[in-house]
Amino acid sequence: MRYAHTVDTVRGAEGELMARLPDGALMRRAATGLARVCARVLPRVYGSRVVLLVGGGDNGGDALYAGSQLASRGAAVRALLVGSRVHEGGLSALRSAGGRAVEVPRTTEIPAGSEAATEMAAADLIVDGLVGIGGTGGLRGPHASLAALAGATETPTVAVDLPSGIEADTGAVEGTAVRADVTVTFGTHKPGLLVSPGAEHAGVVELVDIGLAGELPTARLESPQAGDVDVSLPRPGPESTKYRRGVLGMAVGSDRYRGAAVLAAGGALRGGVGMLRYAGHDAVATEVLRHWPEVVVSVLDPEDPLAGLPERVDAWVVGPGRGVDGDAETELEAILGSPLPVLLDADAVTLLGTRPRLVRDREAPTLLTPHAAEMARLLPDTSPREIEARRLEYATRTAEEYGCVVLLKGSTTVIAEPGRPALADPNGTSLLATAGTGDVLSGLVGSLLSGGLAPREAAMCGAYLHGLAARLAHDGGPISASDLIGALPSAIRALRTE
Ligand SMILES: NC(=O)C1=CN([C@@H]2O[C@H](COP(=O)(O)OP(=O)(O)OC[C@H]3O[C@@H](n4cnc5c(N)ncnc54)[C@H](O)[C@@H]3O)[C@@H](O)[C@H]2O)[C@@H](O)CC1
Ligand SMILES: Nc1ncnc2c1ncn2[C@@H]1O[C@H](COP(=O)(O)OP(=O)(O)O)[C@@H](O)[C@H]1O
Ligand SMILES: [K+]
Repeated sequence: MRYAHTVDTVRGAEGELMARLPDGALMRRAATGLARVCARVLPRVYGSRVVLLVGGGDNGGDALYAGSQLASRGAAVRALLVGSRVHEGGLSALRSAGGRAVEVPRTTEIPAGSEAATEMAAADLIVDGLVGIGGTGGLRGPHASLAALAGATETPTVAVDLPSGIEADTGAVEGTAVRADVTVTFGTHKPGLLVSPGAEHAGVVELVDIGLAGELPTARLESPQAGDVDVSLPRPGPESTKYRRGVLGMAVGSDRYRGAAVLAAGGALRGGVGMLRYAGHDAVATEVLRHWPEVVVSVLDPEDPLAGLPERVDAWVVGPGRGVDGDAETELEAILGSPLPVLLDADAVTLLGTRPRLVRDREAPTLLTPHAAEMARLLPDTSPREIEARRLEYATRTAEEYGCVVLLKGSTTVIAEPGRPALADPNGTSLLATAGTGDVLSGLVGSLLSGGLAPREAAMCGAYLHGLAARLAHDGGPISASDLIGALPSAIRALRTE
């Protein structure tokens, strides 16, 4: 697991630690770790050209001290100072080691042809020490200007603690932000490094241990790794039977949207369900059977659809392609009335927007898996764009307002449960941005729910395997939702070698 803590928590923990250490010890640890990573990014340190972007806070201080270490190993280091002040200790260390520093005009836009821009383009490395966890709002003035100019170069960029311009606690990016190839973060990850759009600015994230671990409370956000999924994933044992492995009920697809049912069934079957009981009208049920003869099908009577719903199941998946008409609503109500774990996706989420009590009053485990537009129907004062800009915040808010677990789909899949650290899936890939992959996810996560996992863990394992399967299915060209189903067994197998 990777753990991420908020700015307030990091500051509190740093305060505790600093009280026991000599002055400047933490910054020395941070800068040494930073310099070590910079040295790895450079083809060789001696003779290389390094430009430091230095803001007025301790983030700039880290950059200056790291720059001084590179300068003493023979790099030509030049610091561009943009703050209204500068970390004096860092500046004199840089100068003593032979580095140079120039002040960038603070009030004007820095032009593309300026000396600063030319130096950045010609450098072997840019170190972004504009702002760290002390940043507030979007980058302003010369900071924004330098970040944009750095982004226009091909020069490899290492961000100090976090790419300047991303919001540490959320990953939101308001305006210009540095795009780093590597981010060297100190003590613990920051949520914004793990959640898009911030995550896309961070590149490869390297954690430098500054001795903070013992001071840190529970994380705000966790990011599962292969081993976390591997230990949580239910696997058949000697005493397994199809019933013990878990029976999943599926109320998915319709005569109009038959593919949704076929894809969700595929996700459940390749996800390791013990038995899949599918319920639907004749035409869609026939289609499911044609693709997957191992499914046990209940054909629903259009006159009395509730009568045909299977009873002996361990969990339910409801919604994808099911429709939002009166029958779909009655069915959803009946399924939510059971004491079983239920996953609501797509149309079921839309229906919930007008009947929130169906989930708010429910005690049994409930998991919602909306994309941003579906989530916006659950939060009437919000737009999909706002949700995508602040995924962690809105996933958390939805989970709290509805009193259940929420998996928000999209560029970074975020899973939230009231009172627990949120989870950010590390495996997201835009290969998944194709119709039907969400249906596969609902079946896959449903199979894990029926296998006994709690919704948060089922969502975590499902999202991870989903992204991994997409990567494994990819051989250079696009992939389809059907390819994803085919790659799920390899993804499960690959967990042990990841
Ligand atoms: N506190 C500690 O013990 C440690 C802190 N460290 C470093 O210290 C950093 C935090 O330092 P600070 O608290 O000084 O804060 P920062 O250096 O992150 O930012 C503060 C400075 O940025 C300016 N600023 C803030 N938002 C801005 C914006 N949107 N546009 C332009 N300028 C903006 C402020 O006016 C101020 O000058 C960490 O990110 C980390 O790099 C490390 O050295 C490890 C130890
Ligand atoms: N840009 C993206 N980057 C990463 N994953 C994405 C992206 N766009 C979509 N996805 C993933 O693809 C799946 C799409 O699901 P969904 O929107 O429900 O589609 P559908 O209803 O067509 O199946 C989700 O798992 C989502 O997280
Ligand atoms: K930075």
